Amino acid sequence: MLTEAENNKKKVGEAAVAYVKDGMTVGLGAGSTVNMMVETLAKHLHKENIQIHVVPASIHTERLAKKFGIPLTDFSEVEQLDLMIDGADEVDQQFQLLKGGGGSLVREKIIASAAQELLIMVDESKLVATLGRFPLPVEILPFGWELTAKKLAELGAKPKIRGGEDKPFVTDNQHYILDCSFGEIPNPQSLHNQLKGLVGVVETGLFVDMVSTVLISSDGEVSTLSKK
Ligand SMILES: O=C[C@H](O)[C@H](O)[C@H](O)COP(=O)(O)O
Repeated sequence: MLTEAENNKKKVGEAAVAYVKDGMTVGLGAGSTVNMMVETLAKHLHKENIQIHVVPASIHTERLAKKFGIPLTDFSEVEQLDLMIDGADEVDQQFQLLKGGGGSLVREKIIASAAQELLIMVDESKLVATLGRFPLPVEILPFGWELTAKKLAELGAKPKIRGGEDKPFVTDNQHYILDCSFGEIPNPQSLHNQLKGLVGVVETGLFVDMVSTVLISSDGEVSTLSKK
């Protein structure tokens, strides 16, 4: 028996796989919504007799795709993707995203930047007027992380090392993540630019002007918001 949250993830995943067509190269993000969607995608491919190739954004997503027999590819073979399907931690009214709660923001952003369309799956609770309720994940180099955290604090954040100082969480890229509460982020592009200007910052979880379509689940029903 699925919980309400799981059912919402299942339904939005079912809606997302309908965007996958024969011959596509598809990026798959990371996180619990994507995890649930991978099996649905495998069933969709089988049922519709569709052949695709997938670029996964995390080692975990890669393992899941392999488990369900979904063919993989990478940037040694493709330059452009038709579609990227991913989750998000927050979506604002301008379709700007805050991502990285699952720790895969760098690879997700690389894949999304190579995709013609980024399709985001969320439940209603992730829609916000302004980004920033969820602490912003910032991927950083482990070397000198304490100094990078101080620089982020000088920019107004309250940075916390993910996993704790004794055993920091390590990303698939062998980096650390600072979860940074900035309060409201009215101008995501400007904050992103400031953070990227700091030595030691690899990437931020702000995905600005990348999304065209957001699928939103609520009470098991899915609605679609598309950017004009
Ligand atoms: O790094 C992880 C990703 O950005 C996820 O897409 C995001 O955290 C949403 O994850 P979930 O589907 O588990 O809420």
